[in-house]
Amino acid sequence: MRLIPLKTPETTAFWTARYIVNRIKQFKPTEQKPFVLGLPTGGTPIGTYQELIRLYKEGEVSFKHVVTFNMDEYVGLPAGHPESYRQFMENQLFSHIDLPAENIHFLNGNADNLDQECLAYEETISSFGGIELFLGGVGRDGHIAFNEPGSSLASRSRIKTLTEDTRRANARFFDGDITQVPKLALTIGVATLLDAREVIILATGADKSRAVHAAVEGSVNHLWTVSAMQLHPRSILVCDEAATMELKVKTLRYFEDIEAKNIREMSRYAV
Ligand SMILES: O=P(O)(O)OC[C@H]1O[C@](O)(CO)[C@@H](O)[C@@H]1O
Repeated sequence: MRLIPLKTPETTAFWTARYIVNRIKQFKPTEQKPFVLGLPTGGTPIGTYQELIRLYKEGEVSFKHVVTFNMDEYVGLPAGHPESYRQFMENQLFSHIDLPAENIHFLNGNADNLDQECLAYEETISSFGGIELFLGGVGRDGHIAFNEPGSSLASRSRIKTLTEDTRRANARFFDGDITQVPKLALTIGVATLLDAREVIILATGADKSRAVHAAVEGSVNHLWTVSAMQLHPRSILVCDEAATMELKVKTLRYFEDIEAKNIREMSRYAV
């Protein structure tokens, strides 16, 4: 696993957006061979999405031949609800770039048969030859997508009950009212994420520091599903300074040393 320890949330966004754009450009996607990108919601990736929009507007990248799969979706929020993840993506990214509507994929939290919906999602991912790059965030309890503590590391897309902690954290998007936060969600599984050819997880802020410690210094275990990154041959954890607070000095120094070039380049953009 690579750990990119940067200074601020802004520099993590800057680095990650450029990394994604470079990957898309190197891939040279076409209609027949699109670049398949997995995407998260939450507060953390918003800065990255703003940078991607900026790079698109500057003509650096096109999303015409990109296909997206989002990680998760609440169960039961009406279509178009401002806090549905689909609407979130529309507002934060999709409506600002040239990604064709038919290339966007979501788990439908209002499907009649939710189990069938999850099976079909996995099949659709496979039909595109799998995901090239999956971007994710991490919950403060270490969940990736909605794979809450105790989720099987072999899990696939399915319905999950959200923990009280996650619902409390997400209440900030629902006028601070936890009773409005759905109790269930559809999510890709840990194994779905590990199947991607590359995984990038973003962690910013001190309340993610225990999750970062579990991911980097902990053992692989189902209580901190982010630790499954250790099983992936190409995974990158991008952190700001606050998120690395629980790491040992020795661990942090090691990654600062091997990522010195990236850190130096990004320090120009630190605010
Ligand atoms: O970026 P945030 O808002 O802290 O959310 C972190 C994580 O929580 C989720 O939104 C689900 O609670 C994940 O999809 C996300 O990665």
